[in-house]
Amino acid sequence: MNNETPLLSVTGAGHRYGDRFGCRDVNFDLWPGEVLAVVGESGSGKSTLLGMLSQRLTLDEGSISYLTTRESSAGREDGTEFELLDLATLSEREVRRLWRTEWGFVHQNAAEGLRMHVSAGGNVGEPLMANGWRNYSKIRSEAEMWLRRVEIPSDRIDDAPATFSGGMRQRVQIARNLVFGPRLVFMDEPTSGLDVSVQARLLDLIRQLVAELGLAVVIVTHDLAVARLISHRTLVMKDGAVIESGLTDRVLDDPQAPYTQLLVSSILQG
Ligand SMILES: Nc1ncnc2c1ncn2[C@@H]1O[C@H](COP(=O)(O)OP(=O)(O)OP(=O)(O)O)[C@@H](O)[C@H]1O
Repeated sequence: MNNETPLLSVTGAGHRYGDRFGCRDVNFDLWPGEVLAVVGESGSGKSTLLGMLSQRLTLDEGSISYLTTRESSAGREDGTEFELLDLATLSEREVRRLWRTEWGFVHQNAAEGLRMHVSAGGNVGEPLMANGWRNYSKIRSEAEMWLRRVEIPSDRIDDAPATFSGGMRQRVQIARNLVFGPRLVFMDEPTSGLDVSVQARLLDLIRQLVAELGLAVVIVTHDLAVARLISHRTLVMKDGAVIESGLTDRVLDDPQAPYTQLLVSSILQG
């Protein structure tokens, strides 16, 4: 079932603000290990879509299913079984389980994703504790390993993100979101607001980690270069609707919708 069923399957999904839709009629499948970029101008519905997928906003029409894994109590040799969840019907407890064990969220603003006055090591160790890790020295060494992996100097482990640069904060946020081994990570403009050179290094790091860990990612960006660099497929949004989707290279090299052509050509000229 796991090889034939997408991790996330979105059908006719929409979210309404009052009597207006923030996004509507969104359809796509996301497979394990696949990176999907959601691009479009400001107000096109990217954040609404991400909010809806990640259960922060209600699903007001359509459906979203997610293929969860559970430790098997009996039966299968690899100890894992798969179950298709209808996200609209999940209990709060089940949603919390997904956030603790299978889903990560990297925010544009690190302050939303980190505890700014807790040490970097503490920020990365917390999700392990939430997953039942109790041995302090093991938690610390795992956190240290992850901070090294995201290129935080080892002498900064006991410092709080409040004292870090923007790029370092994002790297700690990434470590905090990957340390527990999620399968699906949502990213909301993770590199915007940083200097261009810092952005490039961070993107490289994200790309490397995502490939190494085989993560599925939905990344929202207004920057087509970000989509080009890290995504396999791209959805282009305008006025709350998906107006084009396909393999990223195809969408960016041979855009079919006039709006995508405009977006691509404005980058080339810009
Ligand atoms: N809380 C809200 N209440 C009412 N309307 C909203 C709200 N949030 C967003 N919208 C509307 O929904 C539409 C999509 O907005 P959304 O924020 O998803 O776009 P976006 O592509 O993420 O834009 P940006 O890149 O600026 O974040 C817009 O018309 C916006 O005005």
